[in-house]
Amino acid sequence: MTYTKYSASGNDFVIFHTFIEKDFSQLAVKLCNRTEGIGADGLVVLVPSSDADFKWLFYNSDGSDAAMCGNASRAVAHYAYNNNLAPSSLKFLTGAGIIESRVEENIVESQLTAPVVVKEPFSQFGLTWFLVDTGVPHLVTIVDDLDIYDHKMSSTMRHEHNANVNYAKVVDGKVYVRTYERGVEGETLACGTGMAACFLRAHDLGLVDDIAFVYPKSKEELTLSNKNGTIYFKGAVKKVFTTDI
Ligand SMILES: N[C@H](CCC[C@H](N)C(=O)O)C(=O)O
Repeated sequence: MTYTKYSASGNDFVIFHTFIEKDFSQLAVKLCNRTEGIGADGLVVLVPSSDADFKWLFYNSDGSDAAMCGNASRAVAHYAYNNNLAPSSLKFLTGAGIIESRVEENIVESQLTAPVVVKEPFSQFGLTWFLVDTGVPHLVTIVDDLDIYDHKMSSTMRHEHNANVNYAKVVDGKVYVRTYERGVEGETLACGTGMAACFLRAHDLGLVDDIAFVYPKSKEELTLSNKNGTIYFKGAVKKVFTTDI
C-alpha cells in the first residue's frame, strides 16, 4: 500500500486513499508510531462519497477517531488535488460535516464548521477556561506566559472535559498557541481547530481583528479569518514523502 506523509505546520499525518471503507484504527496506531511506524499525529483515509469529492476517516495516533482536524483538512486537500482525486476547490465529508478547502500550490485554506460554545467561561486550576467546538471540542485559556503549559494539568483537563486543551497568548493582535491534543495525549507542534478556538476566544474578547496571524508551537504562520461568523484557516502544507509498505 502507498502511504504519503504530510506535515501541516508541524501537525503531521499519514494519508492514503482506498475504495474500501472499514475500521482503520489499529492501522492508525501502527503507522503513527514514531519508533516502529512512519510516525505521525494522525491517519487520514480517503474513501469514495456520493455527497462530496470524497469522504475521510480521521484517526488520532492512539487509534481514536475524531470528527474533524483542521490541519489534516489542509493536508488532505493538497493530497487529493495532487493525486487527481478532486479539483483545487473541493468539498469532503468529515464527521463534523462537509468541509470546503481551496488549494493554491502549497497554501491551503479550509472553511471550518460553525463553532459551537459548549460551556461558558469557568475557573479551574486558577485559570479561566472557555469550551468551544470548532469541529472537535477545545478548552481555551488566555494567558500572559505560555510556560504556564503543564502536561499533568492539561491531561487532567483533557480527561475531565473530553477536549483538547489550548493555552493562548495575544501580543499586538497576533495569537501564540500551545495545545495538548486529545488522542495524541501530548503537546503537538500545531492544532488547527485549536488555533481556531483560540482565535475565536481572542476575537470575542476584542483582542484580535477579523483576520489574525496565529502561531503554534512550530512557529509557522497561519491565518485565521472570521467572515460573517464563518471561520477560515489558511497556511502551508508539505508533502514529506511517499512510501510503499
Ligand atoms: N486530536 C483532535 C483531532 C485533531 C485536531 C487537530 N490535529 C487539528 O488540527 O484540528 C481530537 O481528537 O479532538
